[in-house]
Amino acid sequence: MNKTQLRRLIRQQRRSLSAQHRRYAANRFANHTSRAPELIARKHIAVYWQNDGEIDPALAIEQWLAQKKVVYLPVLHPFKAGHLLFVRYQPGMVMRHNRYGIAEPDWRYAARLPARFMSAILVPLVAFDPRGARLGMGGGYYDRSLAPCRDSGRRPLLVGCAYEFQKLERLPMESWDIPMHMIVTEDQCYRF
Ligand SMILES: Nc1nc2c(c(=O)[nH]1)N(C=O)[C@@H](CNc1ccc(C(=O)N[C@@H](CCC(=O)O)C(=O)O)cc1)CN2
Ligand SMILES: Nc1ncnc2c1ncn2[C@@H]1O[C@H](COP(=O)(O)OP(=O)(O)OP(=O)(O)O)[C@@H](O)[C@H]1O
Repeated sequence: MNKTQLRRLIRQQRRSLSAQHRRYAANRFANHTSRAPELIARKHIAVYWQNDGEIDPALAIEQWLAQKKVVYLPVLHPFKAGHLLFVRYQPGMVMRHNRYGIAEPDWRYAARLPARFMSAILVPLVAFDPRGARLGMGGGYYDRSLAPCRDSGRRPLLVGCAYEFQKLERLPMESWDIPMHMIVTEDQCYRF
């Protein structure tokens, strides 16, 4: 199966999970992220707004806000095609839908920072493998935006987020893929 076919299959399976399993998984996911020692001292956390059946980090976001962490969401870069900016999220703020229909904060009205200024980035993914390889939606947005973090000394902690069923035996690794430090699912935290 090629990457396109693999994406289609997993995305379809992800959208068809039951509401009950989604709730269960979102709860467990929030427990893992709030307990992971690697995340406790990190203040500036980029995460994502659930889309296309992804594991929902909304509960985790609530917990971080209650702990006075600063939460950011990805926004398609207004000038640099194919790149992301991270914009500060606060509950109740006006959100807009980007060209893929994903809600994002309006970058004109909130603090915005490139990836390297985050202390941790929770990265959505379509599939992962036990080596920490990640397959995304195929736009290359995260690969491009995280590339400057790869060799920098103060790189943010990169945490992939997925349902357990998204773990595959082995994914092809491309030269531009940025390996994750951790992957969190409803079942466990994988560390690489
Ligand atoms: N929740 C969430 N937000 C995110 C991402 C993500 O994976 N999840 N992204 C991670 O990169 C960025 C958006 N990247 C995306 C890349 C492709 C498609 C997509 O649905 N492509 C369609 C066809 C493309 C089109 O309509 O032009 C498809 O594959 O069917 C969606 C988002 C930024 N925000
Ligand atoms: N650092 C980079 N600079 C320029 N192009 C890149 C970079 N990283 C990835 N790309 C391009 O992005 C495209 C998508 O890559 P790939 O199929 O690996 O996506 P993906 O892992 O699903 O991405 P993502 O989740 O980041 O959207 C590829 O065509 C690749 O050439």
